[in-house]
Amino acid sequence: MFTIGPPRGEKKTRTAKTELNPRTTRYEFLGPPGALAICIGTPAVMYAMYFGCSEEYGGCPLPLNGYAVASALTSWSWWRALWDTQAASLYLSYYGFLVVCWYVLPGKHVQGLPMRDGQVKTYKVNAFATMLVLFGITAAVLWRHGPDPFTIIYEKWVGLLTASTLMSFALALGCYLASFRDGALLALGGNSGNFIYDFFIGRELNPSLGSLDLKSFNELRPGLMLWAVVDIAMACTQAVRRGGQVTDSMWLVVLFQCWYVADALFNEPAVFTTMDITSDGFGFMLALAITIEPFLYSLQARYLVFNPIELGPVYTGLILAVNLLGYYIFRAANGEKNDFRNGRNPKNLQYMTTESGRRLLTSGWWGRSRHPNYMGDLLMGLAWSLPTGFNTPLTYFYVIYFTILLVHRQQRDDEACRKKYGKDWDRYKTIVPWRIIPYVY
Ligand SMILES: NC(=O)C1=CN([C@@H]2O[C@H](COP(=O)(O)OP(=O)(O)OC[C@H]3O[C@@H](n4cnc5c(N)ncnc54)[C@H](OP(=O)(O)O)[C@@H]3O)[C@@H](O)[C@H]2O)C=CC1
Ligand SMILES: CC(C)=CCC[C@@H](C)[C@H]1CC=C2C3=C(CC[C@@]21C)[C@@]1(C)CC[C@H](O)C(C)(C)[C@@H]1CC3
Repeated sequence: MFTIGPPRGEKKTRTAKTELNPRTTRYEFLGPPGALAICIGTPAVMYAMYFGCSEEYGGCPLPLNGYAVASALTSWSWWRALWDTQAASLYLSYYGFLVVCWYVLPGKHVQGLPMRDGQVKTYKVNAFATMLVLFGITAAVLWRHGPDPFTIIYEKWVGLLTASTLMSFALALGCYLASFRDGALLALGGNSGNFIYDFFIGRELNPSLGSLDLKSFNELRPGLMLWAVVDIAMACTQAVRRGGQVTDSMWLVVLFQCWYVADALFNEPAVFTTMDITSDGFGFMLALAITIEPFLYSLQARYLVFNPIELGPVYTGLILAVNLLGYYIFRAANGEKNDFRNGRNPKNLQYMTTESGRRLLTSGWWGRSRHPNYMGDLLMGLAWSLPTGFNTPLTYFYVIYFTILLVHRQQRDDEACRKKYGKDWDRYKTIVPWRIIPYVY
């Protein structure tokens, strides 16, 4: 008798493989066309934010001149100017330095959540130590040579942006290709079989090089740390132009954002339980973090280089208050959940027990809305834009983009929790009806 198909043993292996790595049947982000649009659109937005808001190209915002844009896009010399070998070498050295720091600096080893194949990943926690070394080097250069060497970041912005974008692309493509090896655990949402979609969402769940976990490394380190360094460099550039003076608005932006970065790196283990790490793959979407964070999130600081603004004590105080309130909500909410998920309940908060045995907080910050931490994050985002005044909407880009990102993220999380908790989640939603901001959304 003949059978059609692979030999018996092979069939078993194939079944086991598809059981562990089932095909993705539902698309997010409007499927492959949406993924392609974001893959092209995000880098395009980052360049547009530079060319549209830059003293060299006529201020901020640059009046849209369709003819000028078309002639730039069709000229080879314009494309050629996006590449800068010196900037690329600088960027690569920075990235290499972070990998070396991860390797040589001591750090606790922390276990992540169990994955669906039962394995548990171990992460080396030394992001904060790496930041201290980087800030130490920055302080030493400032001390020895003053602010002048840092102006290179402002001057070589486009070259650095290109180098970082290519790095994001290379990381995502490398991980996509490596995900076809035997034994790779794929992300449930990134195995559709469509190249564009899987490349964007991330096909492999936790790609690593030896014991270096590429996803958490890239989500936290190269982007966030460079963001802080870029901000400091913008303050230095302003100081060089103004005879050593830095405006109060620049101080605010740099302090707020460096604090946010330091906080994220200090709380490194908290990232191992976010949906990016536990359920999303590592694709172009997350790899873009290494570029978005330093080159898009720092727009306000770059704007203040060529539009120095003095706020005075009243506005400075008000903006400081908005940021502090945002930070307080962000930290208190994340702290309550982290404590609770680690078996502690120091504030004696109320909770409900679900059929799965897992519990959900129903009082404290998590009783006010289903994502109180997003509300705090958004308030901080607003405080980072306010120091730029109201001369241009472009410096408010971060708040708008971030609102869209968090609303979408809240919807994805809601769906995931509905799957996890079933009708208990609906019950939780009747107890806590607001999604992010109580009485608003
Ligand atoms: N600056 C930036 O660009 C960005 C910042 N962020 C920030 O990252 C942080 C992490 O965000 P994110 O991972 O999206 O989500 P959250 O930290 O909000 O975590 C969501 C998870 O919390 C658990 N949870 C939900 N409700 C409750 C409850 N009532 N009690 C206990 N646990 C609950 C659920 O997981 P389970 O039940 O399985 O534990 C749910 O999946 C946020 O502070 C956000 O602001 C996020 C995106 C971008
Ligand atoms: C569509 C598209 C291209 C999306 C890219 C989104 C990413 C830039 C963000 C997704 C989740 C993020 C988080 C942080 C930064 C931005 C990205 C990568 C984060 C590291 C910022 C600092 C916080 O304290 C955090 C650690 C909680 C946070 C985690 C999520």
